[in-house]
Amino acid sequence: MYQVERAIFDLRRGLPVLLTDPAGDRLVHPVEGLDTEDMASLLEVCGEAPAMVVSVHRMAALGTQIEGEAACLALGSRAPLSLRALQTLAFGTSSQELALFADPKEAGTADTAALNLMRRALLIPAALTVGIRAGCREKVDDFVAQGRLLSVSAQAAADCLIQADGGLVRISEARIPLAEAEASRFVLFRESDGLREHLAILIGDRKKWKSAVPLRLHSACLTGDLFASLRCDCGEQLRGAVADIDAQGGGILLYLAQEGRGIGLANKLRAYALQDSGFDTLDADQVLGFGDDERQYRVAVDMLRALEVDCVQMLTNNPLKIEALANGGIEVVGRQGLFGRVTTHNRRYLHAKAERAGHWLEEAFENEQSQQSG
Ligand SMILES: Nc1nc2c(ncn2[C@@H]2O[C@H](COP(=O)(O)OP(=O)(O)OP(=O)(O)O)[C@@H](O)[C@H]2O)c(=O)[nH]1
Ligand SMILES: [Zn+2]
Repeated sequence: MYQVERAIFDLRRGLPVLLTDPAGDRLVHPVEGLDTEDMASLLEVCGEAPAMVVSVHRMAALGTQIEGEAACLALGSRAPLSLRALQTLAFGTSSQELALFADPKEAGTADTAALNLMRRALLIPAALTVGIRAGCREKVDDFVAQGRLLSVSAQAAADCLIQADGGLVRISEARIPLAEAEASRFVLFRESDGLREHLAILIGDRKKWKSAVPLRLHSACLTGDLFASLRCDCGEQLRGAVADIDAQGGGILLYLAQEGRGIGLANKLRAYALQDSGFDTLDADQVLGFGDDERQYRVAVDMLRALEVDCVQMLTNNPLKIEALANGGIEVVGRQGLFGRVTTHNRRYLHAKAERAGHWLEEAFENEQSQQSG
């Protein structure tokens, strides 16, 4: 996986990567950060029609349902390409470009690889990809030999999401007294590829924990957790969970590096901007090419195993979290809801979670009504 990790860094820096594949090597560049110069150099080596890889979610936002995870769009067959057209196709809110510029075809291994690399790199999941013209092969190989271009096996890159959260390493720990739970200990875990770190906050005296350990899985939300953003309920849930766990005699809060339901902070801010123009929280993510919820909870299961916990009582309103732990072999014996305040800024977000993602939030809205009438 070493080359894959390096590829992720190159892509995040706005550099292209060569994906090697028996079906034909492809040069790949994220659409995010692409400029006219990058585009011209890629098209110069291009042997056949260039293509763009987008996700099934982006295709749905463009009004086309497809099977599988990725779609390969053959570009430029009907009209000349422009950077603006590529960007509109990748993350714009008008779907006209699809009809103008692109013919969808089935995605191959290199296409899936390109898409998975973008997602793991927390970039918008859309990439410009080109096959290499015979006359340019030598130049591309020279670039690889000189270390100016990174070459990665498409198969290894395609697998980067599956392997991403295996092999957690317990790195360091310390006692951190918290305002809501003085006897707290932070344990930091790092994913084996070094890209993400997650925290387990152990609250209270472990010897006194109930046999079904009170557990909160909390996905990072910088805006809510740290700055008390009113757009969501995360900050209040976080502090409320620490206090609740402490009041129940102790337990665990796993603070997971899954900002923005797994799409990353940069994309969450983009999604917020889209919400301000009328999209709800799920549709905004779809415009950017993401699914309703991109989080994977294997990392949480691995942390619980490392902490020797296999039976829990969860603090959550999210049915997916319970399902994911149960599928990972953790016994979930009960659930307790956890609510922040409903505000004018977060009401629409909470409604979308309840109505479209099946979160149990009735009590939050009951509290809102009683506060209003009281
Ligand atoms: N993409 C996106 N992410 C958001 C938005 N608002 C909040 N988030 C993220 O959603 C996640 C919320 O995580 P959690 O607090 O674990 O909440 P949850 O999935 O609602 O589940 P419970 O709180 O356990 O009921 C965090 O990663 C936030 O950064 C939004 O509008 N768009
Ligand atoms: Zn939040």
